[in-house]
Amino acid sequence: MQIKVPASSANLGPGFDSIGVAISLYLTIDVLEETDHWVVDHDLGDLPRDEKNMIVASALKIKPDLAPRHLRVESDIPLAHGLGSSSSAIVGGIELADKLGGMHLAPHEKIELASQLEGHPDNVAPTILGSLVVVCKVNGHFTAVKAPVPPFAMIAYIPAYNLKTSDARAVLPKELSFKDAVQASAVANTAVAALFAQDYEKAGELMEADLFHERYRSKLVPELEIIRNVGHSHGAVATYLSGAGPTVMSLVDPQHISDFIDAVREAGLKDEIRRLEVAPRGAYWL
Ligand SMILES: Nc1ncnc2c1ncn2[C@@H]1O[C@H](COP(=O)(O)OP(=O)(O)OP(=O)(O)O)[C@@H](O)[C@H]1O
Ligand SMILES: N[C@@H](CCO)C(=O)O
Repeated sequence: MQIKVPASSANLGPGFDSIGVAISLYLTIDVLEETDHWVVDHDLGDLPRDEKNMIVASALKIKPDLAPRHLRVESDIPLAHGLGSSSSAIVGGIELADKLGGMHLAPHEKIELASQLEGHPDNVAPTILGSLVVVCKVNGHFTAVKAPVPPFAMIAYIPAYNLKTSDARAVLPKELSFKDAVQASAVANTAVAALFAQDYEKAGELMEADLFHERYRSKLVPELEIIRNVGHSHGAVATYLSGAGPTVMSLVDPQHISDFIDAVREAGLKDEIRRLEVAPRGAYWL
């Protein structure tokens, strides 16, 4: 048995903590034989290989009596790079608990549990549902709505340095004034309306007009402004900080991908560039 869990890219500009999109990088968990203690084989550096591994720890938080297994984990999601690796690990754990523990969780229950473990729902909701998702918590419950899939390539510029989510959240202000909060939400609301109307010219402009987080984080990720400027003249409809960064994501018209990537290189940016797509399907079993 195998679980495939997509990565995710959160925020899309002004959708801070409330919009995310599943993308075509995967965490793959092979569920092998029952054992007397949890064993996690992987090639992901220092991550734990026992029940402290985030996948297993997440499963045990929601199903403490789950029988131990041997797991083999592979992942092409870079850690601490704003591509939702922790959310994918948590969702993988929830899938384990759900299937092996016979829980029969509905998607909204998985979102609720995963959001509690992750702290915010914008990565876990698309990782569970697939595609582009807008999500919020009201009266203790999460409501998630899937948006149309934008018809663009997702081009990820992945800087070599790590940026922990906790460090990228530490630079955010503790409070926004009422006036600033109203303006920031107005931008976000109109961006969401444009995404649902599939008016990507307006959506792109508004995705680049975030007032919640990017202006505070851009000093941590100087590549954001450089790539955004390149995108304006080389076929990107929008460029934003993916999750907490440092990955910078651009939505690019498929016919302009090579031109866009060449221009990013000409701007002197030498780190990894991945051509990704929206993953239409959330976590699933094979
Ligand atoms: N496959 C995995 N197995 C176990 N733990 C993992 C796995 N993937 C990620 N993690 C844990 O998640 C941590 C990274 O979480 P962090 O929130 O800093 O970054 P991210 O989820 O990659 O980025 P973002 O939330 O900005 O999209 C890793 O240091 C590790 O502890
Ligand atoms: N919305 C979150 C995503 C990272 O987990 C942030 O930007 O901090």
